[in-house]
Amino acid sequence: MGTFQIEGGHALKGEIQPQGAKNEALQILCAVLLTSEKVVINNIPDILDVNKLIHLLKQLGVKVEKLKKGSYAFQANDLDLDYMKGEKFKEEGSGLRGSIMIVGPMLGRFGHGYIPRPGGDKIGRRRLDTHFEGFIKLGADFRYNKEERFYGVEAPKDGLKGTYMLLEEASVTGTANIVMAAVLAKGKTTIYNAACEPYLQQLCKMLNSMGAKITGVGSNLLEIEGVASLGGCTHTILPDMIEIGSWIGLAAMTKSEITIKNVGWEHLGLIPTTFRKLGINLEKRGEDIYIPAHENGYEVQSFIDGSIMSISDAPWPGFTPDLLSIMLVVATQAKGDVLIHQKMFESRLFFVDKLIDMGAKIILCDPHRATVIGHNFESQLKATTMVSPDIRAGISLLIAALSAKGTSIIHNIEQIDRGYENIEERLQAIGAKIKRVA
Ligand SMILES: CC(=O)N[C@H]1[C@@H](OP(=O)(O)OP(=O)(O)OC[C@H]2O[C@@H](n3ccc(=O)[nH]c3=O)[C@H](O)[C@@H]2O)O[C@H](CO)[C@@H](O)[C@@H]1O
Ligand SMILES: C=C(OP(=O)(O)O)C(=O)O
Repeated sequence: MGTFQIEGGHALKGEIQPQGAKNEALQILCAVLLTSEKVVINNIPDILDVNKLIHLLKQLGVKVEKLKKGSYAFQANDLDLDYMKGEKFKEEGSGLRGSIMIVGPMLGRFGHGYIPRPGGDKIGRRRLDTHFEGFIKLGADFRYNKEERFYGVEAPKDGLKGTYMLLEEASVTGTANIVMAAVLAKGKTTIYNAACEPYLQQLCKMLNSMGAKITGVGSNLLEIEGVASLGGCTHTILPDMIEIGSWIGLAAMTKSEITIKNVGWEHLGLIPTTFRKLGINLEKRGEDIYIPAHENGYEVQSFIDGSIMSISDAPWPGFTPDLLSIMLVVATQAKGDVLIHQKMFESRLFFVDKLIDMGAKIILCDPHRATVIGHNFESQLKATTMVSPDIRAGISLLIAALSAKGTSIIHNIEQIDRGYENIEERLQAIGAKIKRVA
């Protein structure tokens, strides 16, 4: 179990470059399985989950060549299809959530695929029904091994057939999986209530550049005209909007002047607006976000009718659930009160007990809702020892520790390493006193 030691209470200053988006990378990497031709991907983040997925692709027989930092060439022209049925795939695949998106392209291209027991954050129930219902609609036969929680899908002899489907949930990985199967199905597939995060827009853009015929990209109604095969392409991953949001929160809470470089404003959706609701001042400077030092703190806005501010998640283009833990920690020092409502996940707010230990005023109303009574910097959080339960709680605790008085310890930082590249060095470069001690 890795550990960070953090000496808090220091303002940071400087520029930070966001890494490539984790959740986009996980989809894009799986899409290389759809063609026997070479695919070049740029801006791949060097993080635990992505490296585990690249390892899985290699085990499957994909040729992987590093071109330079963040750029790789992949070629899936000689795959070991039996690997997917073996023990190793079950074991290694269950180390991350992203491995569940191997099945869609394999089903589309080879007619069968398997899903290991999915990993990723333990943040509540994370059903896969949408994925399977989509595959079944395309004509696949679904098998589930209950003891081993191992799932398999098989296309009929004459291949998958395009159809109309209305998804029960706008599942992010579910939509990606179904799209990757449908691009090689016969005929037209219509997916309504499709997820439409920038991750998916990027996936569809990449697939179209490989020869797929997808329209409706960016909306919740995708139309896919199946093609017989796909070719190679070059794709560049967008900056990670969740990392960008994390750095905005970090800047505000530590009263730091930070510029986040090349953020890709047009893909940030409601993220800047939602931070502004907490009173955080951020400026668009070209493609950068400039956050001035909030010497006088930040004041929560109220709704037009004067009622208490609430921040909740919703499927895109709503506010992403992956930034709610960060909003919550930032709210602990705001002037004013905020209700944080995590609608999607049922176990993502439990980390607030650590913040309460540090002196934050939070009432956990139920597993989905927490009311935060802001300190307005009149009382600093106190350092403590904590364990990171999931990736976004982990980064939130790290932000809390950097703002707190004294030296904090955070254990289980592998959770943070899942999604944040080389975090201690990048934070040290802007003045943070953070050390990896185990
Ligand atoms: C690897 C990856 O890309 N992971 C992301 C992906 O996970 P993932 O694709 O696993 O998440 P899903 O979109 O399937 O669903 C997330 C949760 O939200 C619920 N749900 C989903 C859609 C909906 O319309 N209503 C609803 O309540 C689901 O029941 C589930 O509990 O999307 C999540 C939701 O943005 C993010 O937190 C994860 O970071
Ligand atoms: C929940 C997340 O990741 P994963 O789906 O990989 O567990 C996240 O990135 O916030």
